[in-house]
Amino acid sequence: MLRLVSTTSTSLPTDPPARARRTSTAADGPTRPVPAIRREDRGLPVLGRLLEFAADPVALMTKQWETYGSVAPLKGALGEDAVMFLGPDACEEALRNKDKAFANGPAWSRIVGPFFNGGLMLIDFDHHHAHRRIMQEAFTRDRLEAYAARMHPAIEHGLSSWQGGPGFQSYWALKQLTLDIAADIFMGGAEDTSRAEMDRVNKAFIACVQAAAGVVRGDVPFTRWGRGYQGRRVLEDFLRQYLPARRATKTDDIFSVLCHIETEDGERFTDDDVVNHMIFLMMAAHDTSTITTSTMLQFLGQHPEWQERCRAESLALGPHPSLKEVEGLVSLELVMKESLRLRPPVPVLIRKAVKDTVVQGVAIPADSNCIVAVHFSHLMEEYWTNPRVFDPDRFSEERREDKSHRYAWEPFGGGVHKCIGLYFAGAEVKSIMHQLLREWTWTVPPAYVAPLDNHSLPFPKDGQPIDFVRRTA
Ligand code: HEM
Repeated sequence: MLRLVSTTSTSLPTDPPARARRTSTAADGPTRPVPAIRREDRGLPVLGRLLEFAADPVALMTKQWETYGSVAPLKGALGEDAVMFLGPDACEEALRNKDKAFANGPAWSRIVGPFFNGGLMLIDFDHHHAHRRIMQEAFTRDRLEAYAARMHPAIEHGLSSWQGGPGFQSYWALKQLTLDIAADIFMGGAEDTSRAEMDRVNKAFIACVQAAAGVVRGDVPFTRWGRGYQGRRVLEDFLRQYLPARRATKTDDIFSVLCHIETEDGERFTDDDVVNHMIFLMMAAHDTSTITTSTMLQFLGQHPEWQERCRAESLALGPHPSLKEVEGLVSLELVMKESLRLRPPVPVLIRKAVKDTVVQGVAIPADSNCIVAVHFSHLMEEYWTNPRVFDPDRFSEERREDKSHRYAWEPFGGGVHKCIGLYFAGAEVKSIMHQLLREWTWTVPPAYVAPLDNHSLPFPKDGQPIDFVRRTA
């Protein structure tokens, strides 16, 4: 399993292998082929190195770097070959995608299935550019302020049912909380919907997310994919039912906003676009924010001095701070950045090469499956001091270790597909933490290492039990 707190796991090399230091590109000299895969790195028949990745992605990335350097061959499931990009230079080249050689759609749709079709992350080039321009309008400063103001009552309502106690299953509680917040901020509360209907929608949404890990990949009843297809139908019907009302009136939930936004040139989303973007946005926002908040909860439980420092800042504000005030919670900001460094919710990004290209002087042929190993950059000793240690101050103005390389810290990706919701995520995660710090106190044993399930986005399989007590004064 991924050992984030322990310093005993495989150490990272301080010097990249000679191969990785070459940086020639197509423009400045000859290229070399992707290194041949060694016999011992072929992994299991059929599964390749899939199980190794699921057990400990960072250990696998480290081995790849030590053996092959910044562009490493990898045997995936069903005997498929892939190329892994390691280190911020290679990640930067792939994500900046100067010659438009890497596409998202053909890569991500193979992983997440057809359940998020039409989502911003799954479309490419001109199509993506046109939709991103419209979507940008949903994430302006004014809009964010409105979402942020709406979040506090939603969070308060969600937290009102928390019982706490020893061994409190914090991850599952947070997952429910972020779903409830999404029902309000994304859907606008779906006013005519009963709790039972909302639960059905939530289940449909979870079925789509979980379908990614399905083995049988078709609309087959009683399989993950079968449930995913069914879930997508439920979500589409639900959203289409509310579309006329959202088109008719302007409110400050994302659903209504997507119905009304337009660019200066008058470009707008069609009904199909709104449905596709809504389903994808909820997916993009949900697990990522849940994982980030639960990681922060774990680290603050293990580092009481940081918990107190963050609490003091939150107590100095009222229960419903403005977006500007939330952004001014400096210690929480440092803790969030450090949590995203140590456990990025999206540890790898994937791409398909749609034409021949070059990364770090290595020729990448068209059709290659590519893996951008973001998490590895976060743990390299070349860029971070004691990278395995929780040390939020590394992001402070005096140290700014994240500035050691433009792509040393990339939990939100980079290039044209960089997360459009990063400020929204900051507001949501910090607003949840703000209320938790004001109302609760908690501890996590210093030796606790989250047993992560890495089959889709990494989450603690044990529900992350923590001792959670309501504050008295
Ligand atoms: C801590 C929370 C979050 C993390 C770590 C995160 C991470 C990421 C990453 C790594 C990507 C790039 C994917 C790629 O390049 O293939 C991405 C894209 C995206 N994210 Fe986030 N995300 C978070 C929260 C959110 C939220 C709250 C929203 C919406 C409200 C959101 C909406 C999106 C969208 C729409 C894209 C696709 C952008 C595009 O392709 O142009 N994300 N996110």
